[in-house]
Amino acid sequence: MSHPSSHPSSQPSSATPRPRDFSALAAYGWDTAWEAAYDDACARPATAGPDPVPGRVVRVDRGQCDLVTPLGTLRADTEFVVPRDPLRVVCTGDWAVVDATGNPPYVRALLPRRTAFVRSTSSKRSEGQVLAANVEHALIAVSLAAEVDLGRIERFLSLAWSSGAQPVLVLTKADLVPDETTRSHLLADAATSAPGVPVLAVSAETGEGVDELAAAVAGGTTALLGQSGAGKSTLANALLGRAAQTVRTVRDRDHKGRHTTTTRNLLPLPAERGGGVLIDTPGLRGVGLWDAEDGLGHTFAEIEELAADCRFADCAHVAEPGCAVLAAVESGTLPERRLDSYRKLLRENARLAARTDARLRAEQHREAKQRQALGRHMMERKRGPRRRS
Ligand SMILES: Nc1nc2c(ncn2[C@@H]2O[C@H](COP(=O)(O)OP(=O)(O)OP(=O)(O)O)[C@@H](O)[C@H]2O)c(=O)[nH]1
Ligand SMILES: [Zn+2]
Repeated sequence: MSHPSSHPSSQPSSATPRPRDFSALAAYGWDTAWEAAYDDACARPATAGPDPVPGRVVRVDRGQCDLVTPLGTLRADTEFVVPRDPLRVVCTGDWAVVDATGNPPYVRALLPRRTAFVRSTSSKRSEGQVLAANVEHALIAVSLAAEVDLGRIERFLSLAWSSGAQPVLVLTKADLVPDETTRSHLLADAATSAPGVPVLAVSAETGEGVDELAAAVAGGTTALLGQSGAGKSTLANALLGRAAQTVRTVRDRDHKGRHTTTTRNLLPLPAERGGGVLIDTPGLRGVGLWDAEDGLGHTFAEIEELAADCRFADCAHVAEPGCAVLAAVESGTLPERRLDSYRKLLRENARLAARTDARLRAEQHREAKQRQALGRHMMERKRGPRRRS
């Protein structure tokens, strides 16, 4: 009676500890801080259990996700961690504690996020949807093939800043602007609209600027943002050094490249260029309106700085006396376009917030009416039906 494997109680989980080797995760952004967070999570009673492994989410499906783990890629159930709060739903880029012994394996807990791209209908008061987590660099691709829309750049920048990631502005298809003077003007305009942001001109066609871009995003996790046709897939290929994202050019009416997205949304970058991870999810690509209010302060850093010198603390920089912002426009140090764009994005955000508020008020009103109706009903039951007279 000494066959150990035939008796469950003779096989405590601690007798077969999994060798602790997480080196396979280094290419996916694992570091000592994640390791500490992982150990913390494993020690918590709510998430404690036998044989956990850390993993990074490379793709999500309904109720399931694919993770890279020291044991290879696993498909795991996410039901266990799916809470009511949509902001806590598992998303690409998340680090997780995985129970690999389960059949199927399942995600036991998510490690606290460092950054998150959240799509919300408005401010934090309403529900949002997380599109990507733990992104260090937000690569904003803007095509030089068309007229550069600085307002759009500022919008993308605000979204990027509000996620907590550092934006990197990439002017793509630089080969289409061979004229040096034109190009340096475009670069200067973009730089004026992007304080605190590296601005690079890149051509995937000639390879110009690709090494600089690789250096700018090395080591961290990078997400790709930008309009359709901006050259994101092509940039991804250039960074990956292989055709991981298949770009197919098809003839269609507007001659736009059509992409077929690979199943994995999170890919390690070549180690010889400094490594890093690339996140390219369809949801992030087609950014709509998000709550970018937190990001506006960064995007228009020089305006917020000037505003500190306005006479009135609540100065709207419209016609107030002693307005430092208007004075800067007057003297030519602040382009008027910047102030207009700032106002426009502020208004847009305020409208979104108001719409959310209206919806919340309507919900509260409905709930109050339901409570009233219930109260009346209970009262009538106590008193008996009201007599008609
Ligand atoms: N001349 C030139 N063309 C480029 C360059 N990079 C991309 N293109 C072309 O631009 C078109 C769009 O590129 P994509 O990489 O598919 O753009 P995308 O941003 O991924 O587009 P979506 O998948 O729709 O979001 C394709 O026809 C590319 O061949 C470049 O550096 N130079
Ligand atoms: Zn002012």
